[in-house]
Amino acid sequence: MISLTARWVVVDIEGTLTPTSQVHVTLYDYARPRLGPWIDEHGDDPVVAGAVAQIRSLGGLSATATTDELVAVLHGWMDADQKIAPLKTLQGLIWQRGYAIGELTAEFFPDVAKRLREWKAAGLTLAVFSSGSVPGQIAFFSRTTDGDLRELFSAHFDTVNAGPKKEAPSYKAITAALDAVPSETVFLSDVPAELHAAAEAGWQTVGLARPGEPFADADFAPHPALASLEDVEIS
Ligand SMILES: CSCCC(=O)C(=O)COP(=O)(O)O
Ligand SMILES: [Mg+2]
Repeated sequence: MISLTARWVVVDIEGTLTPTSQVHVTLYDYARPRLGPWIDEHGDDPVVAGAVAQIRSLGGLSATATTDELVAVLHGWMDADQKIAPLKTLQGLIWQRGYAIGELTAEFFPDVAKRLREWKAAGLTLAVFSSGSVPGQIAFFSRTTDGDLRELFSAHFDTVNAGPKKEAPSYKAITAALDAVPSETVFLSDVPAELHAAAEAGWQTVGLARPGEPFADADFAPHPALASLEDVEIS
């Protein structure tokens, strides 16, 4: 058990709130066959057109690259779990639709919804910082096995509006956006390198070393590491 004093709580999603399999199996498998059709059907959407331009550039493709070639690059990034912005943008749009039409429902670790509700009720300001795109995050919290959790969060951050999760300036950007005090802000994540970056920005940090998750046996030092949000008291 750890007891902290803070006013702002920023949470990671994968491995912290939800099992990694929820993202890497459920959500990635949902997105995989829909990427090509989405690019073909929404090519006029400026967000999709921008993502396609970025995929061409980052994937070393020509301006005449086919949808199949674009999809092959996207699948390669997913197979390597490379959380690259245009991939996360397209995934987010596909997931947004999946939650809206009831084909997807987010599932959390059993301790999560109760703890987040308690922190919100205690007057803490909650925000999310995840590699998942902001629209994807909001859709994710809209339809969960614990109900619609969107009202819990005052702000959402991703690698586009904040920056890379393993770099301190991203946490400084979030501090500014929240009008927060670094020493009164806590970041909870399952990835030690993300906690190092948050600490470098002056934040308090808590590692989630959940049994069976990829980083369960990682070296979290100097950050405290716990197996459940039940073990984290914030007032
Ligand atoms: C609908 S949110 C999906 C989360 C996601 O796509 C992702 O990559 C999660 O990464 P995180 O930074 O939360 O570990
Ligand atoms: Mg994570």
